[in-house]
Amino acid sequence: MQNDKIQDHASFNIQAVAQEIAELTDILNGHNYCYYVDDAPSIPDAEYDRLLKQLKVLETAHPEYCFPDSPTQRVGGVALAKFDQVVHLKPMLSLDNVFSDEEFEAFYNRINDKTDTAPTFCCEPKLDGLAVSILYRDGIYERAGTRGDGKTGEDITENVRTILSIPMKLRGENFPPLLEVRGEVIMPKQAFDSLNERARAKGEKEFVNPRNAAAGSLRQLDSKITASRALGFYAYALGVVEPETWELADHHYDQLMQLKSWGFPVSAEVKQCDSVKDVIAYYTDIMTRRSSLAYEIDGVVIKVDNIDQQAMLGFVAKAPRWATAFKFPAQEEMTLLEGVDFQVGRTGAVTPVARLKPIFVGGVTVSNATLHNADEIARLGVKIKDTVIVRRAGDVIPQIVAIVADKRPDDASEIEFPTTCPVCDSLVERLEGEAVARCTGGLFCEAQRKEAIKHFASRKALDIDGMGDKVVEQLIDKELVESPADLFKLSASAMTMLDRMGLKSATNLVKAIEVAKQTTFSRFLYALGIREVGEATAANLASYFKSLDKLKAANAEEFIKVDDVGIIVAQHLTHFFAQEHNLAVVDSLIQAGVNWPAIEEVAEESLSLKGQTWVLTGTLTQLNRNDAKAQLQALGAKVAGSVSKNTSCLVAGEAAGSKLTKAQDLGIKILDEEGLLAVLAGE
Ligand SMILES: NC(=O)c1ccc[n+]([C@@H]2O[C@H](COP(=O)([O-])OP(=O)(O)OC[C@H]3O[C@@H](n4cnc5c(N)ncnc54)[C@H](O)[C@@H]3O)[C@@H](O)[C@H]2O)c1
Ligand SMILES: [Zn+2]
Repeated sequence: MQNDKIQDHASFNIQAVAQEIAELTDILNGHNYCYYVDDAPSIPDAEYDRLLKQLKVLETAHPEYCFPDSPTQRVGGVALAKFDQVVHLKPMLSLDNVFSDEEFEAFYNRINDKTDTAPTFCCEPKLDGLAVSILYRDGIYERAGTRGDGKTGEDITENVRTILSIPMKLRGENFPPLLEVRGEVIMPKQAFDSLNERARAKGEKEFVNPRNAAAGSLRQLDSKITASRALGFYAYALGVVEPETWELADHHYDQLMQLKSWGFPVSAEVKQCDSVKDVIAYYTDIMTRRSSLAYEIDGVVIKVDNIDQQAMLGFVAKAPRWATAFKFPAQEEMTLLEGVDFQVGRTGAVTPVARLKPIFVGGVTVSNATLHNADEIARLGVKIKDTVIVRRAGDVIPQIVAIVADKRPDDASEIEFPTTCPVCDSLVERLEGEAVARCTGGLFCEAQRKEAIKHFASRKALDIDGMGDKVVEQLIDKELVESPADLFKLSASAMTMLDRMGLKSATNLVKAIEVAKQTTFSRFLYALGIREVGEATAANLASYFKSLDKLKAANAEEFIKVDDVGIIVAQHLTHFFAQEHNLAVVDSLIQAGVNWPAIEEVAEESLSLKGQTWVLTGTLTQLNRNDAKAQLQALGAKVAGSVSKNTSCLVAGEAAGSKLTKAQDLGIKILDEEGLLAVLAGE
């Protein structure tokens, strides 16, 4: 009875194992299809590798349940029927993997046990592209094929012809009458980025990574498409050579150098290493330089250098015994998106940030990743509770690169953008044609406070002497200032609380603040930090409206009448003045004593420089450039940035350069600073 039970239990277990093997085989073959046929992986490689390892372990314990179509037994990939087929003269295999120093040492020991003399190695970057076989007869390019299932690949002769670094005719001497070269077709990172940029602009599907982009570009029926894709190639092995007696170098490294002499690109990172220690140093060195390489690599390949030893070691199911891929830690992993938080940046940009189930990727634990903006969310098609692929490469901040579509639960929910600022509750607006949503709180929004006050005090705004970024940051951190009006209430003794601020400098700063109260209307408008209202627009607004009350009462229609103000800026202005709390900030500034000389109502016609275009160049010593500009504008002139035949007058300060020469060439009137001062004084 007791025995029966154990028997039952055991057979139940065996059944469960058989079923698990069947399931894993199915799942992995499904992923293989997406990866090798569609060039669009459905899960990160790390996840694929884990599932494959799981299957290997089960198959090793129960070889009787291993399916003939198991991904452990076959080289991944198939040759698509839409291409002509090439039958490889010698199978194209895969590589076994190691993931740690210990695993590499185990690989070394396995080999060392079998060889008479200690093996030495040829180490190469593991290029992340796709393998191709290229045939040359009498030194002339004849045919190229993909790896396919290892035995049969796709005929991509015409496509490979478009890759400029692949020779159509061999150089040098001593190449065999029949030569098969094997290597990797890759897409350099830069080409990949611009390809995806173009795809994004056209609303087309982007490639997930350079490997898939290279594969997708090469496996095209129309070779013109391939030609447009900037692919690269590196040779990494000899294939078939005929006659077989042809004399070749007896070490793999030297064979690579032979390939190089015949005109093939060979990676400059290829290196011979004699010991485990050297190999590990090579691996570590390349890993630290990984992000600065022009192409993507996912590890290094370590090959026994001596060709005789290679032959003696031979092959296992689908890979040579004499080589292994020493892989880098994964840069892509998958995890759950648990929620989305919205952060308000210093310029009011509202950024969605994904809250992730913590995941170890690219050497760190990642628990959130930016989703950038609504467009990015739409592009990814991501929802809350989706399983997402997170990528962290080098020092680059973690990114969500894709979702795993078939892992979406029924209760996944849309990501909703907030309509009001999570920090200050002001309206969030997203203007048409803009990707970014922004808090309209401006001066009022705590998240924007430091930037807003730095801007308020800056040279072109209220120009508070001595109120640098560091001072502003401390004033806010120490809660001495909340809104710009608070600046005018600061006492010298309070300011001595700041770092490196003695009583003397504090007193000077208080004086500077007092002086800054006297400003101009246009500086005041600029200081408010209304979006896209730069100093020129502020000056135009000031001379158009002349008084704050009139400006506050204006609507978009009226704003548009002002020079340089378009629909967008008009919207920013109306939004700004529609918010009660912004009006409160403006009022409190006026109450604090900020003032400016009234702009007289001058009949437009009587402006002395009406209709003229002036250009300022060189260094002015008595006036600052912005004030000069504002004063010229107040007299009705337009102030332009470059000299043309329409320029009325050029003001050339000290060390004026090309603009001065141009004005001289065009015979345009030129004034020095004294001359300008005279004009401004009405002389
Ligand atoms: N995400 C997925 O769904 C999915 C599915 C299938 C496979 N994969 C990934 O693909 C990989 C397995 O694919 P594989 O069997 O083609 O093996 P592989 O890509 O890991 O290794 C073999 C290949 O390495 C390439 N290679 C690059 N540099 C080389 C060099 N210097 N010398 C020799 N070969 C070099 C060759 O193209 C060769 O075919 C794994 O990383 C796996 O995670 C992922
Ligand atoms: Zn806000």
